[in-house]
Amino acid sequence: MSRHYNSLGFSMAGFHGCPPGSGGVLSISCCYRAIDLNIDKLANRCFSQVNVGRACARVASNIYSKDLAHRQACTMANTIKYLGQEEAQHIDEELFNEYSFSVDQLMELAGLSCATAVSKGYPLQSLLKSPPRVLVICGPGNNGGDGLVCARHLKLFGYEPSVLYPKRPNKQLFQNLTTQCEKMDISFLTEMPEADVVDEVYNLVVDAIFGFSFKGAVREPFGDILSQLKKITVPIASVDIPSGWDVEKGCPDGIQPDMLISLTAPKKAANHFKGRYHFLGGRFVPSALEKKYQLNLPQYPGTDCVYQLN
Ligand SMILES: NC(=O)C1=CN([C@@H]2O[C@H](COP(=O)(O)OP(=O)(O)OC[C@H]3O[C@@H](n4cnc5c(N)ncnc54)[C@H](OP(=O)(O)O)[C@@H]3O)[C@@H](O)[C@H]2O)[C@@H](O)CC1
Ligand SMILES: [K+]
Repeated sequence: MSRHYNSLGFSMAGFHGCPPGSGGVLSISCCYRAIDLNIDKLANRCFSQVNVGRACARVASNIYSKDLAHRQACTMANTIKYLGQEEAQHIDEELFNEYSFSVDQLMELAGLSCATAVSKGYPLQSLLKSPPRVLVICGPGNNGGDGLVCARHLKLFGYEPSVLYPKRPNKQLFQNLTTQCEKMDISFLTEMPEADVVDEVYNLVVDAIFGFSFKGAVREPFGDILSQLKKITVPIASVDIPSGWDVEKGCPDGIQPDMLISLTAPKKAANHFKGRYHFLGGRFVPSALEKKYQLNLPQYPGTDCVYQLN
């Protein structure tokens, strides 16, 4: 029998056969066990029976992909490198200086990853409040820029984002991102709403306040904003690092996001993340750079721009 192995060495050729009279059911569990335990032995026993049909192959291969994705995610979460602050900054500089990316390019991909992760964790149909309002809070650095891009994509995905952008850098890039949002009817708030108002009006908050360049004690107006975020009950999705957390040590008393979208590679603070969803985004790392820093990034599925780590 000629065998065609996929990238994991699993024979797909054998999936044409299931035990006779099994109606597919037995063969599915047979194939599934073959996947989980001893692929060659069990699969051969299963496949040596007569050809029943391709449905079995499809179902078993679905089960296999889900199981595989889960196992890969578990393995990846253990081996992927968690970056310190300096290393994250070096990689950032190298992407711009050595690899000639522009900030706009990477920010667009980073923000798109964030909006995609949000739509996976909090699909429109799962939201409790209508319209599907999301509060996006943007800080003064590039993390804030990711937030503006994320807001724009969320709008395109059917959400109703509002942006709080209290400290705006005087740079063309951020002015452009702001204009793009305004032109897409994304409203800008003039002040941070109280925690109970956030809970009443919004389905979730995207935290794009600080990224990997955050240092020291939080300065205003962000201290007030973060203290409101500590009180809210709607989920927080943090971009790259939960804002206010030390980039390496985390912050036990800080905000506790439900989702973290690590960009490029997780930072050490992500070891302290206890929320439900940890996504990796920013699918733009050239393999030479990945090898140089031994990032051990997972294989993003298909054309996806995010990878769920847990
Ligand atoms: N290559 C990548 O991986 C990519 C990374 N990307 C993204 O960039 C992010 C890093 O961006 P970044 O370097 O601009 O830093 P970030 O943390 O957003 O802002 C720093 C500013 O915050 C402020 N500030 C600092 N400490 C403070 C404090 N205690 N209290 C109050 N304010 C404080 C201070 O501003 P200032 O007060 O000086 O005006 C400082 O300048 C990264 O996390 C990722 O999201 C993607 O866009 C693209 C690809
Ligand atoms: K953040």
